[in-house]
Amino acid sequence: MNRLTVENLSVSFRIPGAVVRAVSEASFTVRPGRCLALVGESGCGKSVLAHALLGLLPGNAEASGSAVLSQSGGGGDVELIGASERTLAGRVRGRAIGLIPQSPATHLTPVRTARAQMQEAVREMGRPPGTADELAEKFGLSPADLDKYPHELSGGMAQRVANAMALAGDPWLLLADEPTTGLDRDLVDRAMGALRALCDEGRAVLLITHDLRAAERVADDLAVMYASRIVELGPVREVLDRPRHPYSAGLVDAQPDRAFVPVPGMPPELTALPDGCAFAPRCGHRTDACDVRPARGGGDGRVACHHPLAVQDGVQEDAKEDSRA
Ligand SMILES: Nc1ncnc2c1ncn2[C@@H]1O[C@H](COP(=O)(O)OP(=O)(O)OP(=O)(O)O)[C@@H](O)[C@H]1O
Ligand code: NI
Repeated sequence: MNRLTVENLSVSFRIPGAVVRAVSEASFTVRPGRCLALVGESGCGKSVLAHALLGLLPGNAEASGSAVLSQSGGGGDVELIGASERTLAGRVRGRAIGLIPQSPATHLTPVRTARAQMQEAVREMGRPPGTADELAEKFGLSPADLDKYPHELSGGMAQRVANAMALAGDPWLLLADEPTTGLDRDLVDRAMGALRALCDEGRAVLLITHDLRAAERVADDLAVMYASRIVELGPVREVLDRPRHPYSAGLVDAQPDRAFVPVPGMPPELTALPDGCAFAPRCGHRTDACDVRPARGGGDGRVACHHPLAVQDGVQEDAKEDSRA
């Protein structure tokens, strides 16, 4: 079966006089039929992680670790980190991994109709011309819609064109980085429904968002990222209902439909990450142990914390035990 396995993926940027640690030792897998949502505050490294997978990092970036696309059915295995542009362009982008862009309207070329752009995308992927019509139909786009120029499309329509184009090369994995930026609630819900449908037809989805409600709607698994690191990863209901990392708990509590209380303080600069837990300065459970960086442990490999919140008889308590760091 197809699978994306990311292990200890780190990305840093060299800038004058400093190093930005944008992604630290990320590990997760994405499988067909499942949606993994990666959530976290602005600037925590979500997009950089996505760009690393697509080989789209700028020249001042350095990536280490591994991200392997294991592919049955002739695709073969591909190590994405350090892959050549030839491999990435010829075998990965659009073919194995489809990209659902952040703002479809601006992603489309303004001077050509939706049809022309869809047909070109299909042609580039070496698929029969009729594929464009099939994809249009799949996403409920009429021939009249396809005759429109991007500025004539509504936000929802542009979204559907973008989804259709992402499928031009029939990728088994879809990567959506903030696909609902600027959309109202109704359109967000519809876009999430479309993503879920893609999952249910057997594609894998990696959704990047800071919209916890959207993640809840579509994802099977949730990875919570804080200051470049995935601090908690687990089934979406477990993470949202029984968060074990104090930051995840804070993020959940910050939601309008929950306590609506923001986590006090600010995240650290990624140029000056502490040796220990990056959340410790904001954490109400801090102990001396937190000066040592916690690996993801907590018994089930789910949470990177020296004193994960425990669930006992439905009540969360401070477990006061070190994770298997
Ligand atoms: N080319 C670059 N050179 C130096 N630093 C960079 C570069 N690109 C990104 N960064 C830094 O990497 C960090 C992570 O950025 P990233 O775009 O991944 O955040 P994000 O989690 O996607 O945020 P948002 O939710 O706002 O999209 C930020 O501190 C950003 O300033
Ligand atoms: Ni981003």
